Formats: sequence, C-alpha cells, structure tokens
Amino acid sequence: MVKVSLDNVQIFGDVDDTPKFSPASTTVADILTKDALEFVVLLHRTFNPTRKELLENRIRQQDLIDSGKTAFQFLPETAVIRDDPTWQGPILAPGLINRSTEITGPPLRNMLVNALNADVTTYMVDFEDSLAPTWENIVYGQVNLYDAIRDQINYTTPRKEYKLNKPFATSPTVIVRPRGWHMEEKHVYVDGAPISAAIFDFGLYFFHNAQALIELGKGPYFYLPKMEHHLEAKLWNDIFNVAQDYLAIPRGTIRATVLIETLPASFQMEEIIYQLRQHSSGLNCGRWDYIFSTIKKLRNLPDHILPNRDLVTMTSPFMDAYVKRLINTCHRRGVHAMGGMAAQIPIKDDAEANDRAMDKVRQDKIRELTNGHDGSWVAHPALAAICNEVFSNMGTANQIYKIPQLTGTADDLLNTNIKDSVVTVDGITANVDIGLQYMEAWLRGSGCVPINHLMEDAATAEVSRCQIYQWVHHGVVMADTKEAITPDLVTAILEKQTEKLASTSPFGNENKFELAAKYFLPEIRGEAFSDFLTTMLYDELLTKNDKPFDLQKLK
Ligand SMILES: CC(=O)SCCNC(=O)CCNC(=O)[C@H](O)C(C)(C)COP(=O)(O)OP(=O)(O)OC[C@H]1O[C@@H](n2cnc3c(N)ncnc32)[C@H](O)[C@@H]1OP(=O)(O)O
Ligand SMILES: O=CC(=O)O
Ligand SMILES: [Mg+2]
Repeated sequence: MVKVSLDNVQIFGDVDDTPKFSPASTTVADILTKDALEFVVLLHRTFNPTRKELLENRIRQQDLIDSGKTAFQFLPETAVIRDDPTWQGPILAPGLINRSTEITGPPLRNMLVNALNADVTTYMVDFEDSLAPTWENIVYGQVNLYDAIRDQINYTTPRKEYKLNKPFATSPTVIVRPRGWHMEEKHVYVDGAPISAAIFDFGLYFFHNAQALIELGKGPYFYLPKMEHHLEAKLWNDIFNVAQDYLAIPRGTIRATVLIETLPASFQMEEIIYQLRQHSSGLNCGRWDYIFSTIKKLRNLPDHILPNRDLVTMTSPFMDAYVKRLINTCHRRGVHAMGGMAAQIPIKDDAEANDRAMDKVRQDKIRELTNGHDGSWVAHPALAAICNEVFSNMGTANQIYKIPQLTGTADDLLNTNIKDSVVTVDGITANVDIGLQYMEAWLRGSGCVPINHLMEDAATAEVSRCQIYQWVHHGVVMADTKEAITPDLVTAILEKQTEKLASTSPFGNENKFELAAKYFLPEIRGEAFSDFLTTMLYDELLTKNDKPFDLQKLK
C-alpha cells in the first residue's frame, strides 16, 4: 500500500464523534478516518494538476467563443473515435440494466429513506445541483449513505419514524453524483490549497462503500456532472483506475453515467463514452444545465438570445437536436441514454392545477420514451408512477437495441431560433424572483426548493440568472412595453422583490434576501458574469474553524 503523508493536510470543519441520529448512527469521525483521508489526499495530489489545467482550458475556450471564432465543432483530432463503428461500452452492470425510473435528491437522511422506499428502479443521490455544500450537508451525506448501505439508516424524529421497507440490497440501485470539477471543498486543505470537491465526494464514498456494494450484488456507481471536454472524462477514468487498484477491486467495476449538460460536451458525446469505456454506463440529458451552458457559452453573441424561460422547452430546435444525438450515440455504443428532469412537482392544494402539472410530466416522459430514452428522472416520489407507467411501454428493461437515425448536426445543436420568441416584463420578473428565492434558500443550506410549484435547483436558477445577464447585455426590447431592458430596470425589479420577500419571510430577521440580492445585482445588471452561482456564493457557507482539527485525533 502507498504511504501518504498527511503532514500538509488540514481539516477546518467539525469531525463530530457523537451520533446525530437516534437510534445511534455512524458519526463523521467514522467517515473522516485517517485511512480514508490518505486515500482522498493521494487522489487529489495525483490528479489535481490535471484538473486545474482542464479548468484553464475552459477559460481559453470561452475566450475563443467571445472573439467570434466559435470553438463549437466536432473535433478533427478525435474523428477516428467517431468513425470507428466497432468499439462498444461494457456489458451492463448489475443493478443498472433497468433504469426506467430514476428518482433524484440530496442525501438528507429523510430523503434517502423516502427515495429508497420509492417505487423506482434507481436513485441518483445528489451532492451537486440539489445540495448546498455546507460542511454538515456534505459529511452527513456520506454518513447517511454509509448507514443506508449497511441497513442501519432507520431513525426517528419527533414527527416521524423513518424506516427502509426493504433491505438496501433489494432497494433501488444507488448512483452517487459528486460535485463537479469546478468546485473546491474549502474545509479541507492539501498542501496549502482546498481539495477538489469532486475527488473528496467520490473518494470518501468509494473508499468506504465500494467493497460493501459489490458484496450486495451492486457496485460503486456514479453520475458525473458539468463536464466540458472529453479529457475531463479521461481524468475521471484515470481516477477510477487508481481507486480500483488501491482497493484491489477489478477495473471496470465502477460505472459512471455522464450528464451531457454543457454545450461543448454535446459535440464530444462519443469521445466521452470512449474515454470512460469500461466504466461507462451511458449519458444523461441534463437539460437545465444544458440550457444554462448554452446561454453562458453564447452569451456575448447577439444571434443566440433566448426568450422567456418558459418558452425554452425540450422541443426548441437546439434541445431537440441534442436529445436525439445523445440517444443515437449511446445506443450505437451499447449504453443507456437517460432522460432528464421535468420541473413540475405535485401541487397539494389545487387538484386541477395538480392534474395539469402531472400531465406536463407525463407528456415529457412520453416524448422521452418515443425519442428512444431508456429511462428518465423524477424529482419526487409521487411522480414515480407516471414515469413507471410511460416507460413500461418499452416492454423490455431498456431500448438500447433500438438505434434511431443520427440527427443533430453542428448547426442543429447551435440552432437557438425559437418560434414566437418573446421577452416580457413578466419573464424578467419571474427570473429575478426565482434567482433571488433560490439563492436565499441556498445560503441557508437548502439546495433544492419548490418555487411557484416547480422544482428549483442550482441548474434551473442558473438559467434564470444568465438569461437576465444576456437580455441586459444585448439591450433586448421587451415585446409588451417595446422598451429595451436596462440595468436600471432589472435593479428596480430586484429591489422590489427583495423588499417583498424579506418582509414576508418565515425566517424573519434570519432571512438572507439582502445578502442574496447583493450578489445577484452585478450579475443581472450585466456588470459581472460569475462562472457559477455556487462558486460565487460558496464562501458564505463556510463554517471554517480558525484552528484546524487535530489530525492526531482521527480514527
Ligand atoms: C436539474 C437537476 O439537477 S434535477 C436533480 C436535482 N434535483 C432533485 O433531485 C430534486 C429533489 N426533490 C426535492 O428536493 C423535493 O422534491 C422538492 C424540493 C422539489 C419539493 O420538496 P417538498 O415541497 O418539501 O416536497 P413535499 O412536501 O411534497 O415532500 C413530501 C415528502 O416527500 C419527500 N420527498 C420529496 N422529494 C423527494 C425526493 N426527491 N426523494 C426522496 N424523498 C422526497 C419529502 O422528504 C417528504 O417526506 P418527509 O416528510 O418524510 O420528509
Ligand atoms: O443535472 C441535471 C440538469 O438538468 O442540470
Ligand atoms: Mg445539472
């Protein structure tokens, strides 16, 4: 075994050794053990320089786009991968053959139990879009997964008893989504800089649970978010190989589904599967981040202005092209093509509105099934039945064997012309409202919230944020007032919304609307464009102890 020095490692978060849940749960100290930390530090030291280079490459690509020399093309240097029809993904892994209904949600203990009890095939446990990365959320997410896998997650609150209906081994297969390459975990420093959040989330989960999962007839399975280049997938693949070798687990045991949720990645779908080859479990249409990325990448080009958020749909030309290209690519290579998230959630106090919302979810799933997806996502247990019903029409565990015609040329992927496109005052107000409410919740530690009966998470909020930037930047003329959108107009809307929401907040003086507005303002005035809302706000979540935790006390 490689010896890893922890001399230059510091932990600034609490490493609690008292159980948080009743009956007694695993503790944070059982997760952040010396052995586990050595493993994640080894991965970080080995792979962080490449991660940083790849992040710099993203900035260079953006400069190219902004200068009008569009970088969007199928890469000439990887034509050989695309043109070779012979290579295939691996044989499907145990627990990942039928993925017709995947529930998703953050790894909060109550939600983990509820999701594992849901009538679904698989469960994407999310450290990313739906989780605000407080130290507490991150480390207890690991505690909760550890306990779930060992059938010791049952617990009681004053309100409710949470109990798994079935053993973990026969519950929906768990697929963990670590944070993306851009995020750092600032509660852990290695050699004077924060550790990569992706490596931290992946490493702790893999180290503690890979062997146990294999013994249960499943495996260490992952969803990989927000990649922008096939070499970013190669980086994951290299990490997987080292991780498996380290624990003497056969290479190819890990499986990873990549979210195609950035515009550049949709030009490299085949290469991404190729890089992960023996570890690939397909691709997923991460539609919300994909809309965000499309706006973000093309934000400074006047020909790609998108209309009001509710007019950008899965049938918009660029979205339709991306979905169809993804399904064709996956099925040609023998891997799953997963659908994405309709934002509608159950509406409890209005039966008719609920029926309309549920019908939107159903129509979305029907479109996905008809296009050829092998399964799709649901945001809430009450939506599982709809997805199950629609995808039962496959009649088989998946439809990988069906290869639809290859559509989605480079021009189609960039075709942002949407019929009857308009931007209106209501469209701006809705985006301001969503962005502000979401950021305020995130700053209080909630990464996924219902707003106006829709699920809002980091990806959907990004769409709202960067639409306003784009409209102000280009001085778009509103269809209703015939006036151009200016920084002063959006400032006035933000101020009004902030005052209204702060004065009615159930959190009273503890609400964070003023703080959220302070960060939001330069973004929507077009004066700043942060890479991600989450990296922009992250320091506000730090509960960094001044004195690092004494590593001698690690178990
Ligand atoms: C763009 C993307 O990345 S999509 C993927 C990321 N997004 C997600 O994963 C969405 C996850 N979903 C959620 O967080 C929630 O469903 C929300 C915030 C959208 C709605 O939450 P709420 O309004 O609180 O839902 P509601 O009150 O109906 O919840 C009822 C029960 O269902 C549970 N529940 C709701 N959603 C889920 C879920 N996704 N997984 C497990 N349990 C859930 C709640 O925990 C609650 O049970 P409890 O009282 O025992 O704790
Ligand atoms: O992660 C999913 C998305 O839509 O973004
Ligand atoms: Mg996403």
